[in-house]
Amino acid sequence: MKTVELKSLVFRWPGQPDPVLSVASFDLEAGESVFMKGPSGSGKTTLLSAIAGVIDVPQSAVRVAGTDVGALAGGDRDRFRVDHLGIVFQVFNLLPWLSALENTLLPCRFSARRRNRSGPDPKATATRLLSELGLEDTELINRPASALSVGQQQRVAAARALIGAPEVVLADEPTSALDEEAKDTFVQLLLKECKASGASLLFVSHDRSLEKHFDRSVDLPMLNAGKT
Ligand SMILES: Nc1ncnc2c1ncn2[C@@H]1O[C@H](COP(=O)(O)OP(=O)(O)OP(=O)(O)O)[C@@H](O)[C@H]1O
Repeated sequence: MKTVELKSLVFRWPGQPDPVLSVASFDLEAGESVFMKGPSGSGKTTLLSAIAGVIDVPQSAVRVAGTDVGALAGGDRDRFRVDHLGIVFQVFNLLPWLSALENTLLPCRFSARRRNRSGPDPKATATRLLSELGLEDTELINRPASALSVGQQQRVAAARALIGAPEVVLADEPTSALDEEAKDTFVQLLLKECKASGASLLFVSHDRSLEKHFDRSVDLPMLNAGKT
């Protein structure tokens, strides 16, 4: 089953002469993990934003979990995003005054679907996810996010993306603040959790050493040129 389907997706930022995205066709299967690469400025973050419905895309160009993202109105798009997508972006967007545990539970607060898919006790699920990502200390997970290291915040952002089994997880340079060993562990945990829940993972990174962990890799400039 396809979780993401892109067809004739052309996107141009206002004021730019050329489209940054020109993708004839690209799909993600349920449970598949894809490493996306390309030089700085090639449009990787823009592509994730298109899939997440953060930017306006034409109708019929982007389908996620069977829904035409470009056909959704603003508010519906926000609801759709929290129901079906887990997002770990460069800026983690944790709420600094909430604890690591409360931040992880945010999707369950905003989405009944995510709450229902978090098991009988979402708090226990959040605690398990944090623990599997290496944050098992009770004091630490009850601390405000602002009092965590950047690497710890990255792991909270991953737990928040995974809770409630969204169909698609989008990750944009999520390992940039981690050392070599922590990077590999983080990626393997993210992959394991996505496989366990059947989520597709689209992972953007400049770090080619991580590529080997993924089912497939895609070079965005090649995809834009119609060469994959
Ligand atoms: N909000 C915006 N308004 C106008 N242009 C933008 C905007 N965001 C990105 N761009 C432009 O779109 C192009 C692609 O940017 P994008 O951030 O998607 O690239 P990237 O491949 O993710 O880069 P990096 O690897 O440096 O994060 C760049 O030329 C950038 O300047």
